[in-house]
Amino acid sequence: MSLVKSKPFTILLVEDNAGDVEMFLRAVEHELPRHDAEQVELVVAARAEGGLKILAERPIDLVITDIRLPGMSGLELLQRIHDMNRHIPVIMVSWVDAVDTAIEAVHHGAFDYIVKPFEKFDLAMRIHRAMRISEIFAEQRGSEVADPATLPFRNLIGNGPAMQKVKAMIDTVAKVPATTLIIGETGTGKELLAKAIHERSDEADGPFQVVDCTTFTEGIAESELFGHVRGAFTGAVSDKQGLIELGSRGTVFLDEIGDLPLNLQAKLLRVLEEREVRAVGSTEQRKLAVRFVAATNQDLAAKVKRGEFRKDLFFRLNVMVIHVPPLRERKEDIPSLARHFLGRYTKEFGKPIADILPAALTELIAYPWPGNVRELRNVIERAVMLAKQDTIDRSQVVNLLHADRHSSGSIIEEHLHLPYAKAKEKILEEFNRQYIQAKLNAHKGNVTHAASEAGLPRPYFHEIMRRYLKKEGD
Ligand SMILES: Nc1ncnc2c1ncn2[C@@H]1O[C@H](COP(=O)(O)OP(=O)(O)OP(=O)(O)O)[C@@H](O)[C@H]1O
Repeated sequence: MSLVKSKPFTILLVEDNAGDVEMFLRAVEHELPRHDAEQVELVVAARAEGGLKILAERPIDLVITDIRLPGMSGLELLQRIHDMNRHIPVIMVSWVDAVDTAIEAVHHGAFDYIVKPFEKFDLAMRIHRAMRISEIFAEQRGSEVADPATLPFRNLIGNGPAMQKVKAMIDTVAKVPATTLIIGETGTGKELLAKAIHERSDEADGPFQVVDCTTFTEGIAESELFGHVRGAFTGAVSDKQGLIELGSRGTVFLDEIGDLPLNLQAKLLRVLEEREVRAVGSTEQRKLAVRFVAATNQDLAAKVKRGEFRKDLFFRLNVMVIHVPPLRERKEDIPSLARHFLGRYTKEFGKPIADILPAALTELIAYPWPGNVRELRNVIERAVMLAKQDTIDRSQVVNLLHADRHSSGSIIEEHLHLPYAKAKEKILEEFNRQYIQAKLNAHKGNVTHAASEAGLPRPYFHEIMRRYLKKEGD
């Protein structure tokens, strides 16, 4: 898909304050990344009435309007624009004291809002996202196909308002050939969401290739990602496809994109923009048909400001964004998730456990879940494993939620029936799982802080997480 347009992208700015107009001009001129041939034109009107006149006379791709204007207000203008053409994205601008009105406007169909006083980076980021999204949807409208009947979300449990929003976003992004960024704390289900996007997209019949960006150090990593040709370096005895090409005609899931080393970020950006990949040691650029979904639990904008993440890659990724709220902010999903995992583990362990008692559910709902859905899954798994009755009751749940306070004697007793080697393996596994979970809990799921307190490099900590907190077949 080429996003390069021959006609300029035209932004209508409705703003009566000359200083703010100047600020916009500077942000657009100096901060906004754009394709080589792309031109951005800014048309300014001081009043809503003037803005409407311009809209009637010429094509406008994006409107940015102050909420407070002399004469017709920004909100009325939003309404009038939507009456004319509901596809034009409108960004509302307000002072902090009017931010409620701006949020209200978003509920009524505004695309986004910006709060004064502006920060150049934030301003450019929001304008850029609106530009790219309006292009993506314009292209999609050009080749509109009948909407397929909505598939049910088989594996994605939770139907509260937050998850419904997430599911609606999944359906939106799956229909357009754009890179998606999923942002959420560890264990919120980002990989599961990425799979759901893949399954609902045109690439569903192709592979779903996971690329764990925490495992790349500079150097050899480039060939792992992009492949190499025979003789490219010592040990390259034959041509080898990279992880990205292995996702051809399917989806490449870039997990923990925030951890990708800077040199690879530059190369990945080229791949995302050119849709071509060049193997190490090769001069040939190979065309690539791949959907990219990236995920992070880090604040990428903050990383950009610290010089740890490339601004151009951030802008490129920060277009189709899905925020997955932490489990503590969608507690309404806890009962259905808990029962889902109960079903899974009773089958796996062959134990006929009928239900989780209401008092036990109350405990589960009250707990803050710093490890999110993954931690809930692990608690239910252990509850089923240890259960001696046909229901899970409150005391079992309370014990498990505070497992880190258990004496080490009990864990040994639990495994005494096993031969030495097996018992050691199981206890070590349990230690790793509890240790990592407790460290994550203590840092509200922040992997960087948890790893630092554990005295482990972040990639190594992450590797232990993958091994002991994640499971095969997830
Ligand atoms: N909504 C959900 N319904 C069912 N299972 C879920 C849901 N969300 C997460 N899970 C399960 O929780 C576990 C963790 O999910 P996943 O690995 O997708 O999280 P993540 O956000 O990618 O984590 P990390 O940031 O640590 O890589 C998996 O077992 C996944 O199947």
